[in-house]
Amino acid sequence: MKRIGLFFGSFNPIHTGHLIIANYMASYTDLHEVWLVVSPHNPLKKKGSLINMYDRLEMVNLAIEHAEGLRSSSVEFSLPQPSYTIDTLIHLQEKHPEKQFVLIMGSDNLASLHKWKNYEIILRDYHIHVYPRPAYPVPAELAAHPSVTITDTPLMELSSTFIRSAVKNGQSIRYFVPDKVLDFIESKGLYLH
Ligand SMILES: Nc1ncnc2c1ncn2[C@@H]1O[C@H](COP(=O)(O)OP(=O)(O)OP(=O)(O)O)[C@@H](O)[C@H]1O
Ligand SMILES: O=C(O)c1ccc[n+]([C@@H]2O[C@H](COP(=O)([O-])O)[C@@H](O)[C@H]2O)c1
Repeated sequence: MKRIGLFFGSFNPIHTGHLIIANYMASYTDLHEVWLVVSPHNPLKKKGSLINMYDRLEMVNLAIEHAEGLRSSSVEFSLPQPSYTIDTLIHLQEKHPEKQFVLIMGSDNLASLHKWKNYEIILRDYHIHVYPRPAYPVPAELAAHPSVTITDTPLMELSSTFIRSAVKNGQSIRYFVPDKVLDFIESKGLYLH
């Protein structure tokens, strides 16, 4: 059975930090593929600076164009919003009964998992690959949970918030995002306001 890692995110925009995680998970773990699932709207975030989902998806596609084992997914575009992960997981499992889906998550998201819709069902029915982020220790009871595997992923402390603010301030974001993503942001004048 093919094991697919689902890396959910707003990707507003995708950056090198995301890509390092996705590629590590696809190449150094038991996962066969990683799908970057673009979420139209995270239920715990305000829409504020969120640009439209099609531009975010396009940037993900540009970023992973030639990457082996990485795919984008727009499955949440046609599901109700905000985007509840459990609903997407159930939808994907029905659509692809031959695949086994595994969640990929940073320890920052794990720390707020108790606020997610039906998080007990997520933990009961799905495996989660967690990469530790320095400022967010993995809660002890979750580290010991049979559904949780802590990975040793190299990290780069970079965020989409930092990138949006740099663009707004006229600062360079070269190397923080792939060149094609940089060209896309510049050509469409994204994140200027
Ligand atoms: N530099 C990074 N290293 C590891 N994980 C990251 C990094 N940046 C984001 N992530 C994780 O990637 C997933 C998707 O992230 P998201 O699209 O929210 O990016 P972000 O940079 O955290 O965005 P924002 O700054 O807008 O909140 C989340 O699980 C988030 O924890
Ligand atoms: O299902 C939930 O209740 C839930 C609560 C918070 C976040 N999520 C999902 O977690 C993913 C990470 O979001 P983000 O904005 O940090 O990239 C994104 O796909 C959200 O839809 C899901």
